Amino acid sequence: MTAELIDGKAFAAGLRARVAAQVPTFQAAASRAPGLAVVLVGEDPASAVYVRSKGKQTREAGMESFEHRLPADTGQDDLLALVEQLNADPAVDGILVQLPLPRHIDEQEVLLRISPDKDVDGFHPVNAGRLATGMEGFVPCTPLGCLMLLQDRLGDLSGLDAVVIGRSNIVGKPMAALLTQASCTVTVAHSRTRDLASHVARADIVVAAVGRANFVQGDWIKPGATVIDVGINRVEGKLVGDVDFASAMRVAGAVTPVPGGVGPMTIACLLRNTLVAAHRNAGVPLAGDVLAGIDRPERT
Ligand SMILES: Nc1nc2c(c(=O)[nH]1)N[C@@H](CN(C=O)c1ccc(C(=O)N[C@@H](CCC(=O)O)C(=O)O)cc1)CN2
Ligand SMILES: [Mg+2]
Repeated sequence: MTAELIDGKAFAAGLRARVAAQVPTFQAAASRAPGLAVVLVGEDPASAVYVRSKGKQTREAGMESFEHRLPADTGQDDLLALVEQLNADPAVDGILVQLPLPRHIDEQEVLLRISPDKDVDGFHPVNAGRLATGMEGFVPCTPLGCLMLLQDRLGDLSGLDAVVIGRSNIVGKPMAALLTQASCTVTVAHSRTRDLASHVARADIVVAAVGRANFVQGDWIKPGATVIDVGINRVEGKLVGDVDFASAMRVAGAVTPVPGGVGPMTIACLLRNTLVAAHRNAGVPLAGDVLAGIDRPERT
């Protein structure tokens, strides 16, 4: 058996096109374009690439991109002052501080300072709480992208067994919340989980977000399962995921490749969240299917 490849790159391109198609309607109603501010502190090469892509894709969608590149030795107070300035700027609908931040910066204090209504990354505890309680908010981009790929492939997820491997605030925890709201039976596994293979073996959906190259083995996977690989690991100059791709492809029903799977969905969902933020901040109702009910999940 050979699994299907889930083409996240193509899905992300389609989502970006749907977002871009809504921008002129917003612009006509609000007399301005949606605006996204991205803040990069320091020179981490991977972060610089992601921030460049965010700016480019924001502009290609017809939105305004405000890019702030600060030196690596920027002080906590200067960064907080910039966040406050962006919170107050009516042209800015979404604010994103690229992670990781340099070690001398208190990341939590910075994320707490972003207005929850402009928090298009969905990292503010207010948005985490909104997601956990089924209230309208912002959902972190990577798990949101994973959910979209899963719903596109499987349709209704209700009743399916899902295992999320990893419990980070950015991926694992929000992913588990989204799958719970989609009525999956969710197991959150992590570094202390005993007999991980037995949990994976029961799962119809496997989301791997552990940050360990080629960690999840094909012979753990239930035949036909859908495998979402969030990992981006550099091994000998090559990008590999958290799933051992070759062995997973022999057992699973579908697998996201690395690169070209989940990664491109992150920025596409960021543009989607920015469009949603713009409509909410300007009080303009959003038509069309970009919302897809994800920010207003059913409470059961
Ligand atoms: N403030 C944030 N910081 C970080 C986030 C985030 O969502 N918000 N996520 C990651 C980095 N990231 C976006 O910021 C990101 C990661 C990967 C990709 C992507 O398209 N990956 C490609 C491969 C790219 C490559 O060659 O390196 C793929 O998987 O196909 C986009 C965005 C951490 N920080
Ligand atoms: Mg972990």
